[in-house]
Amino acid sequence: MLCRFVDENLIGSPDLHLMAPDGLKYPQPSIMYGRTDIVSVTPWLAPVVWEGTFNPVILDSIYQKKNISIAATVFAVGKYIMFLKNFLETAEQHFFVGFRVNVYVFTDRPKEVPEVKMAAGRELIVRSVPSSKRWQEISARRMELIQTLIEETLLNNVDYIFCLDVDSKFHSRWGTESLGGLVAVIHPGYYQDNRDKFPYERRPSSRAYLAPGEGDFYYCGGAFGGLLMEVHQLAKTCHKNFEDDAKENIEAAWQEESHLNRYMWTNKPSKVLSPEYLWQDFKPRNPEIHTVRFSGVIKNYAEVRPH
Ligand SMILES: CC(=O)N[C@H]1[C@@H](OP(=O)(O)OP(=O)(O)OC[C@H]2O[C@@H](n3ccc(=O)[nH]c3=O)[C@H](O)[C@@H]2O)O[C@H](CO)[C@H](O)[C@@H]1O
Ligand SMILES: [Mn+2]
Repeated sequence: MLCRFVDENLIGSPDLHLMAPDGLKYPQPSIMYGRTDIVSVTPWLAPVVWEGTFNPVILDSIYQKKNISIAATVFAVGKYIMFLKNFLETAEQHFFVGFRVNVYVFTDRPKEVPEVKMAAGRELIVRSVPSSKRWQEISARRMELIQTLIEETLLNNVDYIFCLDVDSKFHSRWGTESLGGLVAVIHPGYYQDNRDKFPYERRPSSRAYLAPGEGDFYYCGGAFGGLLMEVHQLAKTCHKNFEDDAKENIEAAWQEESHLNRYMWTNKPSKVLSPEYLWQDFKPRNPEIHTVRFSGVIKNYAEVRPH
């Protein structure tokens, strides 16, 4: 048995030493043939995950052996509670099925959290947060709450975390192929555009500032994740920069999404998820999108956001 020679610490570490079980059979991989309509690696050699670039059977068997556990955070403040049922029900069908998952719901309406039947090893945890008058504030406060959740609750309990928008639902698999150190999702609205069209924060006085000629991709604020300590670093930095900006009366163009994009410019994601991982229901599906895994539902902003 080869495994006798592998250090236990190596196997125990979620992102190191990918060990497949004996006897697994699957189609032969190729470095010659594959998808040619998309790019599946960044210039710093991080994979870009698209349908057809990975084998879920291999990946699941590797991570099953490691017995990983995953936390997901979702905020449902004010009327956004209406999106929660659909989000949770579809997560049960598609999000890390067969793995240990804890979903943390942050809401000001804990009594309205729907009853959703969760599979064994999966749990729903509700956290109360105050309501807010400005939607910008709700969206921006997420980084702070994620930071504290990691520090106070998740440390030593969880391997990976994903932070997701609630006004969305799963349509097909989102699983172990998405795991990595720091994981960013390409925003569906800008991936065909020149970087000068990206809605980065353009005022040098903001800590989210990106200059012309800077920025790799436009990543979305509605989904990101990775290893616990990587996401902690991200959340802590974005929260601090947001607060320091606020003291100087500046709010970045797209709040924490702008700070996240600034962070990812310096701290390159080790895995990038294609727009399959956050599409938008109002957008017709482009030909390179073979499967929509998670997408934002159509909503009437005037109806759901506080004014
Ligand atoms: C696809 C994507 O990346 N969307 C981003 C985008 O548009 P969105 O238009 O998708 O933002 P949004 O209205 O969904 O707000 C972001 C999230 O904040 C929470 N929320 C918001 C308002 C509210 O009253 N109650 C509540 O709970 C909820 O979890 C929601 O999903 O711009 C926002 C601006 O900051 C965030 O960066 C979003 O992540
Ligand atoms: Mn959203």
